[in-house]
Amino acid sequence: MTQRFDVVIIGTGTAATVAAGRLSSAGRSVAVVDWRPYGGTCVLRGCDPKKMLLAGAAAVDHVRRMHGHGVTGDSRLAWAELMRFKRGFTDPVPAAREKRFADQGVARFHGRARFTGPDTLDIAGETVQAQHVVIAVGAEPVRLGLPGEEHLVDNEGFLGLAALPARVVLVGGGYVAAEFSQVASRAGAEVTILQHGERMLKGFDADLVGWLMKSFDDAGIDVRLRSTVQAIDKQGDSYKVHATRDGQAFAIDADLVVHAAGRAPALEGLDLAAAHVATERGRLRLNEYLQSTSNPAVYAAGDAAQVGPPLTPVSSHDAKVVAANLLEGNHRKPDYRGVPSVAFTLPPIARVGLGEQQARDQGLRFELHTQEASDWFTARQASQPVYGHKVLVEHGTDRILGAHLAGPHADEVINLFALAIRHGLTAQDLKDTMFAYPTGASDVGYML
Ligand SMILES: Cc1cc2nc3c(=O)[nH]c(=O)nc-3n(C[C@H](O)[C@H](O)[C@H](O)COP(=O)(O)OP(=O)(O)OC[C@H]3O[C@@H](n4cnc5c(N)ncnc54)[C@H](O)[C@@H]3O)c2cc1C
Ligand SMILES: NC(=O)c1ccc[n+]([C@@H]2O[C@H](COP(=O)([O-])OP(=O)(O)OC[C@H]3O[C@@H](n4cnc5c(N)ncnc54)[C@H](O)[C@@H]3O)[C@@H](O)[C@H]2O)c1
Repeated sequence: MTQRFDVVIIGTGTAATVAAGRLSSAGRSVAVVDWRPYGGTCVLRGCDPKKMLLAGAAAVDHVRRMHGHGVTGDSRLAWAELMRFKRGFTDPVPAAREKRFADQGVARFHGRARFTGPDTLDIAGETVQAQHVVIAVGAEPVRLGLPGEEHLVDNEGFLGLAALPARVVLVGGGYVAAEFSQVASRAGAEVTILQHGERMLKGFDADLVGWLMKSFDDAGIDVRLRSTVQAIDKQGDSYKVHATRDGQAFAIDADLVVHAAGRAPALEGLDLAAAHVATERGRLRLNEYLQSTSNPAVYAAGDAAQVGPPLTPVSSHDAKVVAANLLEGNHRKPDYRGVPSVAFTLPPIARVGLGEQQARDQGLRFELHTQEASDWFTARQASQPVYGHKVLVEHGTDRILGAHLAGPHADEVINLFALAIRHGLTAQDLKDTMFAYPTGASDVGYML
């Protein structure tokens, strides 16, 4: 028997949850479906569990930095206990999420959703039909096409490790490699990053990344740039990772090899062709209202849409846009001005708005306020050798075009610049604001 709804949402992550809440409270009949435990990437396999592990790593890091400044004694991570700490947060999520949907009157399906027609889906043998379908399936690690790729452990595997092996290799040099390497090294593993680009964290300011690399050195993380992984061989209980650098082959022995080489929309298996949902190079073709250009019954949000950067606040924003368009007809477009992004390294690095080169490419005229500021009080008080910023302020308008921070509190202070960019506050507005002292924010005036 076919079950019918106003809207079926594929996924139960951030995008799906926000959309389901808005649509059900407006009186629409809504169903959600997931083949994994309910909750999605951020809460179960991404942002939050990673931050739980980083809490331990940051504590160890801080104690070590304070050696010789009044703090003595060794500190180390007890991996199994840290994992229990993490699970204390993540384990209850699926049931709580399911209850939240139930309380909202949202129907729940478990299984892989697959289109069988423009507005129909098969879910584990059941047929579900809807006026509209929202694709909120998130992203999955990209296939690398390497021999031995099956030996790679993904973010879910790393964040669920019962024990941390002695030698860890991360393939890739973006967010995942930067963050996981910080955790693994503070937990005592020998860590190597194989990054095929010229530098780590290519989405962040190059000068600030340069300053940040000192913290990788200090943590003993072996960062190999311009290094492309070619194959992974299993040898008993361990692995040999074969790579090339500038045409030269080399190999590294590892007990764990982690996929940190990027993620792409999880569209495989949806049978989009059956619903006439067009794609282009692995991405959905969407109009400015996040609606499929080829099937008006279908919308998408979050990492599955990847119109904005694949980050949790963007998934939530997209979901609000899609819900508004479903409820009142197409009228709302996503607005990605001032989306901040943080890589939670130790210390963190953050960005919002335009990069220096982007601003130059757009022909904008701006004043560049930049300083390596490891001698400032904020850095010295935390015994943190990495601290610096780059802020772009437009000539004439005094608008903040972009802000780039590395060091203590960068993950929080970036939000003040996000607020300024999104709401058109000027550099003078920020300077005129009294921030509590001494906090990370109290440096903002000196960054302008
Ligand atoms: C390790 C890691 C750390 C991260 N840290 C941060 C961070 O600190 N800050 C930040 O902003 N972002 C972070 N991100 C990114 C963030 O997690 C994502 O942008 C966000 O979770 C995407 O939410 P979503 O709702 O679009 O998709 P998801 O949360 O991925 O939800 C998609 C859901 O759809 C389900 N699904 C997929 N296909 C099907 C199908 N065919 N049928 C049924 N169900 C299906 C999946 O099982 C999944 O539960 C991180 C990502 C990773 C991997
Ligand atoms: N703090 C956060 O907000 C956060 C944290 C983790 C993940 N995320 C999200 O998840 C997404 C995926 O993160 P990610 O770190 O996997 O991807 P990424 O896109 O940030 O970085 C992937 C890196 O891997 C490199 N690479 C690709 N193939 C390679 C190969 N064969 N050998 C060596 N290097 C290779 C690329 O040059 C790139 O620098 C991000 O785009 C981000 O949106 C966000």
